[in-house]
Amino acid sequence: MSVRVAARWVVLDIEGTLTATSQVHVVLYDYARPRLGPWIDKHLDDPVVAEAVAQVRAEAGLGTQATTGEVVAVLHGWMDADRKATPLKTLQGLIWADGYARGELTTDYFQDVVPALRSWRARELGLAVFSSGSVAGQIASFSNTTSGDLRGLFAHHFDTVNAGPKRERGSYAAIAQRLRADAGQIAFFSDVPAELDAAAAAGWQTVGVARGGEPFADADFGAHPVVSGFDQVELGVIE
Ligand SMILES: CSCCC(=O)C(=O)COP(=O)(O)O
Ligand SMILES: [Mg+2]
Repeated sequence: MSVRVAARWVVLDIEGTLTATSQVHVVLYDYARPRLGPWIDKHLDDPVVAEAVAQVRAEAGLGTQATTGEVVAVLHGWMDADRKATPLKTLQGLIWADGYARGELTTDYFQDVVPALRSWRARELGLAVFSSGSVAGQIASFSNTTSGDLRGLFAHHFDTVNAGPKRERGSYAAIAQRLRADAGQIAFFSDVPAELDAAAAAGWQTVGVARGGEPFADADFGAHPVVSGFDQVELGVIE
């Protein structure tokens, strides 16, 4: 069964919606894990890294003099618990951007994703991403994919820094403002019902993505229309 949506903007979650959760939790997390400590030690004079480390120390209740080893132990614990804390996402994003630039990382999408994104874009729909992954990490992840460099498909990238937490209504209101769009002209696709609830509370259209084998495949999506792939979406364009 297909779901019909008419929109000007399509905003997309990444993990569980565009890529398998394992692409993030296994491929990307495993890449970041052993590199966090060396990256922090090498880039402590980078204000972005220094600020992220300070945030980890503060959020974890470590003293201001906590060692890199203590900071990394917290970061590993957050990854194991899949806690999408902003300083973790900042540091991961820098490491992943380096990995993609070196050609050591390649993103693989669900098979229905790239054809749908290309056809929506060809019909002048605006595409944007809203992910817990940092903007730097997002852009890098689209640069080297099994379908080539897809960065040109997306007009905007949003994360927990420039928009806010994904389960809060205000983040979606902020994104709508940045897109200069009426809330009702934006369609959000995500595998996480709580994210869809927040988007709907901001007046957005929502589509749940329940893909077989993914963590939220059997979740209760309430009143949100649900698809198991983008080939079930009939997207009309609001001029
Ligand atoms: C290269 S972006 C990695 C995505 C990521 O780190 C993540 O936590 C995904 O979260 P999402 O909000 O897209 O489900
Ligand atoms: Mg997701």
